[in-house]
Amino acid sequence: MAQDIQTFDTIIIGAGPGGSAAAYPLATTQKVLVIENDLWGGTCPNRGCDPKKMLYSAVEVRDRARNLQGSGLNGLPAIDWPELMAFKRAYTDHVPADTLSGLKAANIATVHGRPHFISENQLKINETIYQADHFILATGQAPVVPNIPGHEYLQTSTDFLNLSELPERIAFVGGGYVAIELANIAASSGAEVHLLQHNQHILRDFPEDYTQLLSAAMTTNGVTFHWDTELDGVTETDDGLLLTTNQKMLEVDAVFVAMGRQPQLATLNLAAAKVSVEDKGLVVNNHLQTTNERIYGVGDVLLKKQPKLTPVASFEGRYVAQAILNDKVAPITYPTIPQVVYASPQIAQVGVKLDFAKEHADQYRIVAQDVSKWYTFNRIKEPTARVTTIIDQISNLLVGAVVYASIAEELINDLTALINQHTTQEQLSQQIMAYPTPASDLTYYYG
Ligand SMILES: Cc1cc2nc3c(=O)[nH]c(=O)nc-3n(C[C@H](O)[C@H](O)[C@H](O)COP(=O)(O)OP(=O)(O)OC[C@H]3O[C@@H](n4cnc5c(N)ncnc54)[C@H](O)[C@@H]3O)c2cc1C
Ligand SMILES: NC(=O)c1ccc[n+]([C@@H]2O[C@H](COP(=O)([O-])OP(=O)(O)OC[C@H]3O[C@@H](n4cnc5c(N)ncnc54)[C@H](O)[C@@H]3O)[C@@H](O)[C@H]2O)c1
Repeated sequence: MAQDIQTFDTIIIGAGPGGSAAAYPLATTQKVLVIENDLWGGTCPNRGCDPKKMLYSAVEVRDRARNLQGSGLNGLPAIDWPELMAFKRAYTDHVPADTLSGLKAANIATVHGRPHFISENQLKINETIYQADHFILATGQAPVVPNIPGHEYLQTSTDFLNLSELPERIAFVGGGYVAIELANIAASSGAEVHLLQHNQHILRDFPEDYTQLLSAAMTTNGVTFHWDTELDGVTETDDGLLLTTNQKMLEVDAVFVAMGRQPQLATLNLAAAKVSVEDKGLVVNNHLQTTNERIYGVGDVLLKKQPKLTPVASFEGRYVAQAILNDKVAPITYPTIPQVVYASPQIAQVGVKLDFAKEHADQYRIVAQDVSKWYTFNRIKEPTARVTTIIDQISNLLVGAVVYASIAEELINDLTALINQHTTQEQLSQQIMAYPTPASDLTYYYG
């Protein structure tokens, strides 16, 4: 029987934000195939950013109401978990089918399956061989699950975002974005929440002054932090799950690990395609080419210093599409990338890091402001709001910021635009912003 061989210009593996962002511009002139082995749309819309923020919608409204108790509001709304989950599912249930029909409508071929390379320009799924001039690896990451006794009881963020009922007692292991955001949602929704962190720092990318403010606020909101605590094992009891740690024992009803994520590359047989891989991800050059120059990588699967976020994956996907269509494209340069932790309140940062600015005081002016009493924050009775901006000493331009406030997500985007557009305080003062809004405060962040 003749071998089934299908030929494309570009084959993309992974239909998340990175792979999809590359597929659409390529398909305007090329024959493109996207291969996905799980849910079309990838992590962000199915089991990441979007479902997380659907659940957070109720949390932020409740936070606002809590802050206004005694200032015109009486009584705190209670979160109804099954209803909130139904609201989330009404969004996520459509994502795979909508993603697939979007790809098909753009004339992009699609295959559901798990490919492995058999040569530098061919891969195989079942009995079919797919070959192309270029490939894009956009396979993202999956949660790390430690191989400890009782690992079968460990759940991940994907399970949490699908819980039909909220367990009464929950433990999260880890102190990164995922553990903090999900612990905050669970506590606001009425669960008894424990967070086990193996050292004494949460959110290691963010300045410690700010993360300590957040852990104090979360403690007030009912989260118990267990510092310097390592999970050694889990056993089932009559009442729940018993967690054995290097500190004390703890009984809960569910335990979710959020100890970081690892690249999904193991099944691709990349050696056959002469692509080098490290444990922490795919090695690429400044054109996002792997060690096989016709095979590119984008998104979370990369070994890179940029944060692993949806808009970064999409930016890289669009860049690689241009690189494939025009081999003279310049090396990738990233704009300033904002990071937001959606907790109660939010922490956000962008640009030059605060610790770096402190170490280079001759280069940067640091404007640290407690803005709790400013009109914008007082109006919503924000208990603590802080904004630190970092100004270049010579140009007087804004180059970095950290925000601790319930509206940090909006403010950080405004500050990011000022940084990227090199806007001076004088230029900003020539603009008229709607008042009173967070944007009408912007000139005051130049100090
Ligand atoms: C709980 C959670 C919350 C998050 N919240 C935010 C947020 O608020 N904001 C933000 O910017 N980012 C957030 N992120 C990160 C964001 O989801 C990722 O940065 C983004 O999805 C990366 O896109 P990607 O295309 O690189 O990878 P992914 O979205 O992971 O897509 C990769 C795709 O490849 C597929 N795949 C993997 N291996 C194979 C294979 N061998 N064959 C075929 N297909 C394969 C996968 O099934 C998946 O569909 C969050 C992540 C998590 C887990
Ligand atoms: N709001 C957002 O933008 C958002 C939200 C969620 C996730 N994300 C993305 O997803 C990525 C993954 O998030 P994450 O929270 O899983 O990872 P993370 O890298 O942010 O945090 C991992 C945490 O686990 C801890 N840890 C590591 N090894 C451990 C061990 N052996 N025992 C106990 N704890 C250990 C670390 O100290 C850290 O606190 C993030 O880095 C980010 O790129 C972004």
